[in-house]
Amino acid sequence: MAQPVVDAEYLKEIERARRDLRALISSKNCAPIMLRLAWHDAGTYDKATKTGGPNGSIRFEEEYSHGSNAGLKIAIDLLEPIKAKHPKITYADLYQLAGVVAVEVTGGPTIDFVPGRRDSSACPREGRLPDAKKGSQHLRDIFYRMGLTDKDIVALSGGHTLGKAHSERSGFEGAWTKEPLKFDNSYFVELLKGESAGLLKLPTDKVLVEDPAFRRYVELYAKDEEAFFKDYAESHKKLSELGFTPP
Ligand code: HEM
Ligand SMILES: N=NC(=O)c1ccncc1
Repeated sequence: MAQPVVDAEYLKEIERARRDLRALISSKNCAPIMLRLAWHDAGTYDKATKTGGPNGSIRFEEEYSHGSNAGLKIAIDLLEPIKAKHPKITYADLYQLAGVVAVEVTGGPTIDFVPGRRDSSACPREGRLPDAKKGSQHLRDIFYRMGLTDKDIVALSGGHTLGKAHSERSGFEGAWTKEPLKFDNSYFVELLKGESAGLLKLPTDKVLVEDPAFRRYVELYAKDEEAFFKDYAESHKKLSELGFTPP
């Protein structure tokens, strides 16, 4: 699909949609699944082939039916009325805007959002997102393929400050933090505590404290929420713009 023309009208439409997204996400308490949708649309990017990435392709059954995307049709369906109200906005931009608003309305950092992503109907094959049961080499393989770094891996994993796992979707169950609708650094505080009754730690969460190169960021973010917010905002913007050259 063609890249949208980001003129004054498009920018106004983005701000109208941002307001609608704030209302939807606040009223439905759906910030976690909206953040997961934005990350799953963007996280398929392959820098070597310049394929995948934040292009709206997750809206197709071919992609949202992947095992790793279980449950995300809920978010896709919740966004359809906003897409219908703002038809000029691409799905690619809408999904990334929803992710940015989800972080903002739950108390997280403001993330710079540059519109202009084009939609694609090319769905990547399953397997580009990380497998929660694997270790640090797998995490690096997946995120380095996107063009991201160790710091990005740890900062972005902080997205698990929101929401929970659902056994019927991923086989895992439970929240990572005591306040799953509050975007803060508690994910890192809990990681350093070790096992906490009732809180989830995926195998891939655990490697963030076992691998020394990751651990240094976990320790920083656990003690300095502002440092986490600054790095998270930078990494989230990078993720949301993989393969996208702002006009
Ligand atoms: C580092 C590798 C990652 C792995 C292996 C991973 C794995 C998972 C798994 C297994 C779930 C549970 C899904 C379910 O049962 O509903 C989940 C949920 C979630 N993930 Fe990740 N994730 C990773 C990175 C990220 C990133 C980078 C973000 C966002 C910046 C993110 C945001 C979320 C959110 C918000 C939820 C909760 C969704 C809800 O409450 O419905 N994750 N993740
Ligand atoms: N945030 N990541 C996920 O939700 C996920 C990633 C890979 N497999 C299942 C779920």
